[in-house]
Amino acid sequence: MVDVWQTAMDHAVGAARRAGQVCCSGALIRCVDQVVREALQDDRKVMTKSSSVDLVTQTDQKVEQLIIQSVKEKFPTHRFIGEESVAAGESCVLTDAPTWIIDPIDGTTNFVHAFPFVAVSIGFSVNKQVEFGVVFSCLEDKMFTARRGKGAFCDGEPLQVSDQEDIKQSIIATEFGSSRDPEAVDRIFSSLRNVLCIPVHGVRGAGTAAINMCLVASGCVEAYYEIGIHVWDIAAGSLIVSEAGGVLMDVDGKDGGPLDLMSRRIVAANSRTIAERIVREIDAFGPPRDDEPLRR
Ligand SMILES: O=P([O-])([O-])O[C@@H]1[C@@H](O)[C@H](O)[C@@H](O)[C@H](O)[C@@H]1O
Ligand SMILES: [Mg+2]
Ligand SMILES: [Mg+2]
Repeated sequence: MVDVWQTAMDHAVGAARRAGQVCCSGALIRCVDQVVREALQDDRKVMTKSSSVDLVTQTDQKVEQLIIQSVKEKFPTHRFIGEESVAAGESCVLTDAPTWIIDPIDGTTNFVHAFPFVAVSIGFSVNKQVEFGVVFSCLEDKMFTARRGKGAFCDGEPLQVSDQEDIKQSIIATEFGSSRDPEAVDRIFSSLRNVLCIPVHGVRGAGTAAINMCLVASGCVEAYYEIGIHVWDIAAGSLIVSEAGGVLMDVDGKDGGPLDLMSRRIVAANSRTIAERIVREIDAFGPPRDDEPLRR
């Protein structure tokens, strides 16, 4: 029997690699070549979305269209939730239909500043359940993949989360996000202070949710949490973490509650013990959901 989702996943890996090449050539040029940098003036034009620090470039838009077009040719009935299509007014509702959830450049701020962590993230859901996830960390040239029930891999090598159960011996990844609303910033800092003072060995952030989650899956950090992310930031990474043996949760109550891809909140950890401890330390505010019609 033809394994239809495997065919889709193979297509996603190819599309992510091609998309990554577009992103990387742009990012590397930004690092190394002043002359080409000036010639690419238009391509470097940085625009903003929900706030003055929520950045988007023509490369984000171009890469998303490239992925969507290539998928449409092969899977004409499938649906899409793409970061830049949603920014342009498309709906952001997860249905039971096969749906490609795309973040064309996760880490646009890094991309704009040539901070060397940028990923293409493609998740694929059916019946609202992620079937496969592909994260291409293009400047590191690492392809992270996971298929539900079949494990997580980096360049074909199996991934396993860290076995550290003591949060005091752990590194936790998080981000500050793109809201500069003073009240939201205070809440983010108060959570960060609580986590830091547990105390943990350290707090890190790669500047991309997808790569932070791949770091959890690879056992380099014990957990990643963030409030304010979107479904396209976490769809692929969430499966990569769970297939590497990790746990995912929301930030409600004492046990976090099940991960809700649309809630804009996530804790992804190597173990339930560490995830629940983070949930207890952080301030669980709720930004407008991704599927909230009046979000924008
Ligand atoms: O906008 P973008 O670069 O695709 O994605 C961004 C991230 O992954 C970043 O780590 C996170 O803090 C932001 O909230 C944002 O979602
Ligand atoms: Mg993103
Ligand atoms: Mg993005």
